[in-house]
Amino acid sequence: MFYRYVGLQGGGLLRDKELKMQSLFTSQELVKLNLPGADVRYQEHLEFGRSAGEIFDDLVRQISWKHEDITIHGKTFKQPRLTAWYGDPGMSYTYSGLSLAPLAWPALLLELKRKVEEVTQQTYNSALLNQYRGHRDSVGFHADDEPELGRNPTIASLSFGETREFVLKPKRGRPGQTTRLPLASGSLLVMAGETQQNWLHGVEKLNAPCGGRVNITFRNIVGQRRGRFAR
Ligand SMILES: O=C(O)CCC(=O)C(=O)O
Ligand SMILES: [Fe+2]
Repeated sequence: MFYRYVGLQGGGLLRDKELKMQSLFTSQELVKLNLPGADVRYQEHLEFGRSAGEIFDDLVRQISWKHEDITIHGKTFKQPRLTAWYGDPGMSYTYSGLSLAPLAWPALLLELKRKVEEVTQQTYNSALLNQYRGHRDSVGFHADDEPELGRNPTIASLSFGETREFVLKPKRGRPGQTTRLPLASGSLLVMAGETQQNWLHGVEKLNAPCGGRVNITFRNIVGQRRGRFAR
């Protein structure tokens, strides 16, 4: 697989509002972002043989969406989004006091998984799906560093529907390094290497109304958990 490394002049890659000015991401191949201590790659368009809008509609209709409670520091909340967990048998996943047994893969997810496996040259045994119903839905800053993912996991993320900004923030470092990457409908983002050790990511609430978005993160469960993690 061929990867192109992109570094922008001035050392400022996709920092905050600058991002919208960049027209870097018209790419049909994975492009590596210039983030220290991270391996994050982005491809704006994957060819699925049908439109991303059609796939979005199918995902909203066909996935068994749940509005789960999570418990953080002893308090219980509804998650600000809908979720679903799919995977090979036995691939349970636990975070924020929520333990998820996987649903069996439907044809739609197998089709998307095959495509992502082809592009990233890796296989995945599970997927977490998030549906952001509108501008008030979000995911707080977190790292996907649950022990069942193992050290330095590769996580492949597909987005459909409304473009929302994926915000990357260094765990240690200056706020000026915060990077905003709008994830287009039909795009692929891959986080690998030490990304989860050194960076947090999230999708923030917005002030202005927007359409719905579905995100699918394909993952590999490799071990058993030993602790409790909040998100
Ligand atoms: O919606 C996204 O792009 C990110 C979702 C995410 O970070 C997660 O599910 O762990
Ligand atoms: Fe995540």
